[in-house]
Amino acid sequence: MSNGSRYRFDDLKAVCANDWQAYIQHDFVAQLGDGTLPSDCFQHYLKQDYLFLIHFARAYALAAYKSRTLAELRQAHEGLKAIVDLELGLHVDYCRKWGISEAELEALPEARATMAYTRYVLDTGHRGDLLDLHVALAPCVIGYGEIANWINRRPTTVRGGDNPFDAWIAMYESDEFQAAMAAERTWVDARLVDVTPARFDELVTVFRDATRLEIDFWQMGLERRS
Ligand SMILES: Cc1ncc(C[n+]2csc(CCO)c2C)c(N)n1
Repeated sequence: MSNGSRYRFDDLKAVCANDWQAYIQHDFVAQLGDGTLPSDCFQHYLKQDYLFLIHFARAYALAAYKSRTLAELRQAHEGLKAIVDLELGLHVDYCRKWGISEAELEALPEARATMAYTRYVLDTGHRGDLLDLHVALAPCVIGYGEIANWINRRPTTVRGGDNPFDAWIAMYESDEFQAAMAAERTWVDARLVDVTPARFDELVTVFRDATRLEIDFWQMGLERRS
């Protein structure tokens, strides 16, 4: 793209199209949609996702620290509140339904893929600005909404009581979640409008790295890797 171009979130996806597709259409996701994912793979994923969410909450706290305006501070605060007051509680309840107690969650050893991804996001936020941090978070926030929509478009997907993972899909297809995804996309779109090509290239690196780390997170679940 030439100088003076107005970049958008979709340009990040387009430049990283292969990695993005490998993330959204990962075997873990396909098997989850088909209801054929081995339950121990899903349980391993759920446990590591608890640790992921805790670090993700810290990333919103870092976004608060990196804020320059009241609007940015409020946005970070809302994200932190959503995870700490709502999503982590739901996650603990959901884990219990899968036979994973809160005590087990609290004592979990962290898998390397969890460490790599979460610390990458935090480091990117520390050394960069709020846009770097949001681009590092975008595969998570925007990707999971796309994943739910991709699952719903597949002919082999099973919904309802015959799919043990139906509640997981329902969470990410929900209007509330899709609205959060759209809001994040709008925020990133607005910030990308006036970045230079050199800055865009830096952000592409962050987006690609984070997308690859999401792929590794799925693979960790599939291989039950520690
Ligand atoms: C590895 C991994 N990546 C993304 C998500 C999805 N997710 C986690 S927090 C959040 C933002 C909403 O507050 C979203 C979409 C996940 N659960 N685990």
